[in-house]
Amino acid sequence: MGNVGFRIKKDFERIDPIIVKQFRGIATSNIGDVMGRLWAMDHRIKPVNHPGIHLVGSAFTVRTHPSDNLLVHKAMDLAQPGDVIVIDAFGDMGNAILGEIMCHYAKTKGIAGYVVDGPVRDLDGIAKMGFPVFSKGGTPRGPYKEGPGEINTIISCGNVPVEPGDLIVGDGDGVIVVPKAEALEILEKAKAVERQESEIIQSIYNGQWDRKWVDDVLNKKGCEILD
Ligand SMILES: O=C([O-])CC(=O)C(=O)O
Ligand SMILES: [Mg+2]
Repeated sequence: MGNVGFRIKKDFERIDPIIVKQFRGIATSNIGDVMGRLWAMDHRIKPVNHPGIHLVGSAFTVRTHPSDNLLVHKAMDLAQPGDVIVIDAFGDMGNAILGEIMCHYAKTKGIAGYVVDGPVRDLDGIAKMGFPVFSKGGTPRGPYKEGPGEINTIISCGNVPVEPGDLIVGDGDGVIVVPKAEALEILEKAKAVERQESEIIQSIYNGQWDRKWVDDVLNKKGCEILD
């Protein structure tokens, strides 16, 4: 891998699909909370189609020149079913990095979805597809197809580092990255948070939610409470 800035690594190690599958349905907020609240992408990267969409898969990374998608077209041919194509376009909003044709092709290949640090286009067409696309927004201005770029090197997407094979989870809140070496540990912790949160919600409706901790913190911090 000598040609820094214009190079392709075809494959990488993926997380066990049994672990990946178990992240489906777990809220990104709960996953983020068990990782120090530090692994969520920039809030502007949001689902462009429908807010109920849930994206889970292994990161297939692309770094591209902000106005170009040659390497994204190559990524679609190399990615495996279940991969999420995660694209570092430097957050630049000048040119769309992909559009509906690329979504139809990715869908037929079993690719799980796209995450783009930049804009996409053909939003109306993509909205009808039910194929998960997360981006910073849309523009009709199209991409060039010249390069340069890199496939499957470490990238930054929405201010978070992403390595090929890291776990990507996306929902209405945005996108979270789970480092692949810690995926099983994070899964167990996030499941525990899901259980705790549903217990809290149940206790609210039972009238039994213990609110004592609020006053405990206020007292500890020295807050003055006036009548
Ligand atoms: O021109 C492109 O490469 C992107 C695009 O609009 C599409 O995929 O429909
Ligand atoms: Mg198009």
